[in-house]
Amino acid sequence: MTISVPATSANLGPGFDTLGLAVDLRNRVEFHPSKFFSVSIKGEGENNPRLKGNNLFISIFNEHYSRLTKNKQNFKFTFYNQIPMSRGLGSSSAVIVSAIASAHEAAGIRVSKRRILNHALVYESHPDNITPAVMGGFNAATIEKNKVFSQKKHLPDYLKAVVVIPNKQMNTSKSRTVLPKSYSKENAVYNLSHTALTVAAFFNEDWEMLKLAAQDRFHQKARMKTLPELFSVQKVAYESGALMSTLSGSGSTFFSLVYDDDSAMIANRMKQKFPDFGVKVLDFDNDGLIIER
Ligand SMILES: Nc1ncnc2c1ncn2[C@@H]1O[C@H](COP(=O)(O)OP(=O)(O)OP(=O)(O)O)[C@@H](O)[C@H]1O
Ligand SMILES: N[C@@H](CCO)C(=O)O
Repeated sequence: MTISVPATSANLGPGFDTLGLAVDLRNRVEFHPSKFFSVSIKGEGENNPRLKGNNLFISIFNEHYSRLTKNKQNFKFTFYNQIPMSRGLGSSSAVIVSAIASAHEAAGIRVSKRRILNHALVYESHPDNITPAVMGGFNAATIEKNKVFSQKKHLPDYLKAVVVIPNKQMNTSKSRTVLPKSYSKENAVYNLSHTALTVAAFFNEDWEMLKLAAQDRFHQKARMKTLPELFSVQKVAYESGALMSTLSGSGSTFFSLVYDDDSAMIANRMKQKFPDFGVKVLDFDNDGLIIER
């Protein structure tokens, strides 16, 4: 069995803990029952000995597998990881979603994507990464009574993501500690109105509106100050024609949405200006979680 889940870019400027979209960079896991437990990792994390044992995937998988089957069974897992860890591209969401989906598949139980999403909320309390990880596309999401309610918009092929990935990791829980404890009414209204406009622009495909709409007063500045080159990344992105350019999740990656025709030029400019950072041009992903039986 093979399960794969895409990387995600959350917040998208003002939509803190609310908006996110999926990009075509996937973590894939293959597994089958085995006499002995084993983990093999290829790609991101392959040199990290901590991931060879009871990592986040394994603990969530075991929790769900034993809840569903009441059995103890060893599995051989092979992970093919493309999503860099703690860089704001939803690596934890991908792991959480794939572990829950894998446990259900291993137990022979078919569940809806919505059910998997609601289980994922137990491990990540904000829905902005887990929703596009499961559903694909652009999503606005909220939580009511421990359930995720969301709306999805397919993203067209003529748009691409240019992601600039610094070497520096930014752990999400640590990165949340630098945020203000409260916001003024003025700033709350600012983010509310800009989030509403961002959502409307995505659904109406008014891409030229995004630069204005995707401005934020809640989290980006405080986080970007911990890696000030990110201010220059955003400036170069906009000077080069990006339609929107925002801190991806809690950072450190910077996400730009661009027209396909501009993507190579913008990526090359980023590579020239920021030679120490990784730069990728990615398609958007409209599939989310994929289960291959
Ligand atoms: N491939 C993986 N295998 C096992 N655990 C992983 C893997 N990828 C990420 N994790 C776990 O998720 C943690 C990273 O989560 P964190 O929320 O800090 O980053 P992120 O999800 O990449 O960023 P963001 O939520 O801002 O998009 C890692 O420390 C590790 O515990
Ligand atoms: N909304 C989350 C995304 C990162 O997981 C945050 O900004 O902390």
